Amino acid sequence: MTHITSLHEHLLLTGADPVVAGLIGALGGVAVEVSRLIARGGLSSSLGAAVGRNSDGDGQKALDMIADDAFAACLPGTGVRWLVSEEREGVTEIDPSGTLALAIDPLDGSSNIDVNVSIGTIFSIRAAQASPEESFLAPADGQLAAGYVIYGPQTALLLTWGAGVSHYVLDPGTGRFGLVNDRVRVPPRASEFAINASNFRHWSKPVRAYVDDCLSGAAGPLGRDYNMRWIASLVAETHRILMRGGIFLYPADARPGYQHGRLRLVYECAPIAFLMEQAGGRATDGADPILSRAASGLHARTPFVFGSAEKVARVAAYHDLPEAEISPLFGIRGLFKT
Ligand SMILES: O=P(O)(O)OC[C@H]1O[C@](O)(COP(=O)(O)O)[C@@H](O)[C@@H]1O
Ligand SMILES: [Mg+2]
Ligand SMILES: [Mg+2]
Repeated sequence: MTHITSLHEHLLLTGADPVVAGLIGALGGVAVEVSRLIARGGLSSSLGAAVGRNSDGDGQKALDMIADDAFAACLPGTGVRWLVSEEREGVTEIDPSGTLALAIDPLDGSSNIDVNVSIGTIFSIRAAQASPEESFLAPADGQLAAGYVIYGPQTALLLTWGAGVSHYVLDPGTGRFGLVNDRVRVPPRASEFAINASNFRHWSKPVRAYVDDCLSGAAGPLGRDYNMRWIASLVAETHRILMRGGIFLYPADARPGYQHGRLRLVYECAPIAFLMEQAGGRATDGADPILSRAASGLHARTPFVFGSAEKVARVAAYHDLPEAEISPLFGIRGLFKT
C-alpha cells in the first residue's frame, strides 16, 4: 500500500512557514466540512437561496454566508490579524497580535450552487501590516501563499507558497487531503479559450480581435481550431487550465459597473495569478502582470486574463497593436503567424 502524503505532512516536509502552514491546515479543515455540506445538497434547505446583497452589489446565497462564517470561525489562534472577505464590506480584525492577513472568496461560482456545477473557495495569505490598507492594498507579488479549493466530482486543493504549485485531493472516507502532484505546470499548448461570449458586443477591440482569431480556427492567424468553455465558476476554469492549459478572459466591458471587469483583485485575481505564474503560466489585466498590481480598494475589480503563457502574451500584444491593425477585418496578423 503506497503511503499518501497528507497536506499536513507535506507542509511540514517542504519547510513552509509554520504559521502559514497552520493557517492553510485550518482552512483545509473547514473546506472538508464545506465539501460535505455541498455534497448533501439541499437536503436541509436550499444552499442557493438568496439571502441578501454584498458590498459589491452581488446577490448573496445561503452557502456564501455559511462558508464565510465557517472560514471566519476557524481563524482565532491561527495567526491571522486581518480578514477581508467578498461577503464582508469592511475588514475584520481577528487576533490583534496576529502576523498574517487573509483575503478570501469563501464561495466562488455562486450562480452554480443550485445546479450541481463545480464551485470553490479562493484564498490569499499576506503578512499583516499595521493597517489593513497596508496589508491588502499592496502589490499582489507580496502574497506569502495562495490557493483554491474546488468542490467538484473530487474536492481538490491547489496551493502555492512561492515554491511551485501542489495539488491535493480529498479522500471523503478519511476527510484528509492527499498529495497527488507537487509540481503542477500549465501545459503551454492548448486549444481552449474561456470567456462569456454573451458579452461580445460590450468588449474592446483587442479582446474581440483575439476571440475572432480563436473562432477563425486553422485558417486564421492562430493556425489551429479552438474549443470554447464557460463554466461561470472561476475556480473550475482555473483548475481546467492548470490541468490541461488554455486561456481565460474576463475583460473590462461597456456594461455599467463592468468598466474594470467583474472579478476582484484582492481575493480572486491575485491568488489565481500567483498560482498561474508559479505553475509557469501568466496572468495579466489584459496588458500588465496582475502580480505587479496593487488594488485601489478591498473589493476593487480588474480585467483578468490568465493561462498558457504564450496565449496571455498574445492578448497583451493585441492591446499594444495600432488601432487599424486590431480591426477584426485585419485578417492575417503576419506579426503573430505561428
Ligand atoms: O456570470 P458571469 O458574468 O459569466 O461571471 C462568472 C464569474 O463570476 C463569478 O461567479 C464571480 O465569483 P463569485 O461567485 O464568488 O461572486 C466567477 O466565479 C465566475 O468566473
Ligand atoms: Mg468569486
Ligand atoms: Mg464568492
